[in-house]
Order: sequence, then structure tokens, then C-alpha cells
Amino acid sequence: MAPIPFTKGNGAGNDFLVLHDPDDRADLTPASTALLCDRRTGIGADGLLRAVRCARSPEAHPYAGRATWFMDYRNPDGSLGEMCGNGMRVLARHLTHHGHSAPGRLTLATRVGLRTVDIADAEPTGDVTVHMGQPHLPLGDGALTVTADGRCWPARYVDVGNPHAVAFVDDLAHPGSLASPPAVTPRPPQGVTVEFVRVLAPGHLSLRVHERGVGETPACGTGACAAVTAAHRTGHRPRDGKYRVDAPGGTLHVRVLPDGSHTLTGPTVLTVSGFLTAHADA
Ligand SMILES: N[C@@H](CCC[C@H](N)C(=O)O)C(=O)O
Repeated sequence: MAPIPFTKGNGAGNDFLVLHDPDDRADLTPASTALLCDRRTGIGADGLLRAVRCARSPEAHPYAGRATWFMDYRNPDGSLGEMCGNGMRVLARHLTHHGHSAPGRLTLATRVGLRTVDIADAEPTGDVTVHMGQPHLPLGDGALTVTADGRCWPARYVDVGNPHAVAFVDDLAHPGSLASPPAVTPRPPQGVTVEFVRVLAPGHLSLRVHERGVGETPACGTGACAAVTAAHRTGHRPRDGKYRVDAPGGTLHVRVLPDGSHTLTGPTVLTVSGFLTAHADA
């Protein structure tokens, strides 16, 4: 198979390997995804994104009239993800910088439907905004318990297209090293990403995140929206609906719109491009 073009980029330090695969040629398996995301055997990334034309993807074909590109998101453990906030932002930067889409408003297909992205230019760096849809709390308040480093916290289950458990903590050091996944009970059958969130002021949060299928990451876009949804629910509401969310890798900005949907804005950087010579068809 011909070498597959790739771009490496990150959003607030959350890094992605983007495979440009318009015709859906790459035959990725969980094993080849793991090799590519490994920082020794591959390029290394918190997640793999494949840019595939909706018209050429059996999975995204139903969106073909409304979106050109489908984001096929995969975790480094090979599992498929429904949605990725920082990944959408990096994918939009890849598509515009490499001339596959014009800057402006892009509609991208995901496993949980269509999302729009606003990107002002075709530069390799800069802020990008995603319209994330409406997160919801299908289990109500305090439905889960999260345990890490010998401490327990009540947590809210938040669905941002992908599953999150949000625990409010007094100190972001309390969950410990997060070298192993926090225990969540009852454990959602599809797994869950866990956010440990500290409220610094109304509209200002800081967090650490342990992502499903990945481990601790420097930032998480859907995680920022999940944290905001849970904070909003507990009454920490800025009047204008604007939240600043500080993560170890950078700051994201989430805006809660009057209809309850969120926008997610933050920095993106494309760092390197090349061609894959192995693994994509392993
Ligand atoms: N980093 C992402 C979330 C990626 C998916 C997650 N690991 C999952 O399995 O749901 C983000 O920025 O949203």
C-alpha cells in the first residue's frame, strides 16, 4: 500500500497523530493503532485521528451530503472513541493547513453525529472553536463514586458524546500519580474518563483527567465540557456562561449557551508531517 500521509499536532498539549486517509485505505487494527500511538514503536500520541471522506467511509456515509470529512478517533489501546473535543480542533487545523478545507465554518462527522468547527485561518497554529452539542447527566447527581490513591469522591456521570465521571476535589494532588486508572463504581459498561476538578472561582476551574483508553493526559476537550456541566449543575455559574478551564497542558475556554450546548475554544499546534511506512496496514 502507498505510504499514508500523517500530521502530528496537539490541542493544549493533548496530542494526536492524524492520518490523512481520504479513501479509507488504512486497515487499522487495535494492535497497529497501539504501535502507532506508542512513543517508542510509533509516532506517539494520546489518540489517533483518521481524516476520511464521508462519501468513502461505510461508517460515515449517511453524513456524506452534509459533511465532507469524518473523524475516525481511536484511543492508544485500540478502542474506538465516539467524540474528541481537542481532536476535532486539531483535525480542523490539519484540514485547513494542508488545503483540504477552506478556513471558516467546517462541519465534521463523528461517531455521535455532526459537529461544527470555527477556524479563522490556514496557519499551523492558533485557536479553534468546536460546537460540542449539549452534554447531559443521564443518571442525575452523585450517581458514581471515584476512588484514587486511597480516597473516595462522589462523582457525576456526564455524557458529552463520550462518557465522563466528574469528581470535585479540594486539591488536585489528592488523586495521586494516576499511574493506574481510578476505580469508578458502579463501573459504566463502556468505560469512563475521569475528571478531578477544583473550583477556583465561579467560571474558573482547574482539572486533571484520566482518559479512558489512554491514561492521564495534559488536557481533554470533552473532559473540560464535562467538568463545566457538573460545575454548572452545582450552581458555580458565571453570569455570562463563560468558563476558563486550566489543565496541566494549557487553558481551554468553554461557553455554555442559552440552549445548554457548549462551545470549546483553545490553542492548536501542528508540529510535524510525514509519511507512514509501517503499521497502518499491519
Ligand atoms: N482527549 C479527548 C477525548 C478522547 C476520547 C477519550 N479517550 C474516550 O475514550 O472517550 C478530548 O479532547 O475530548
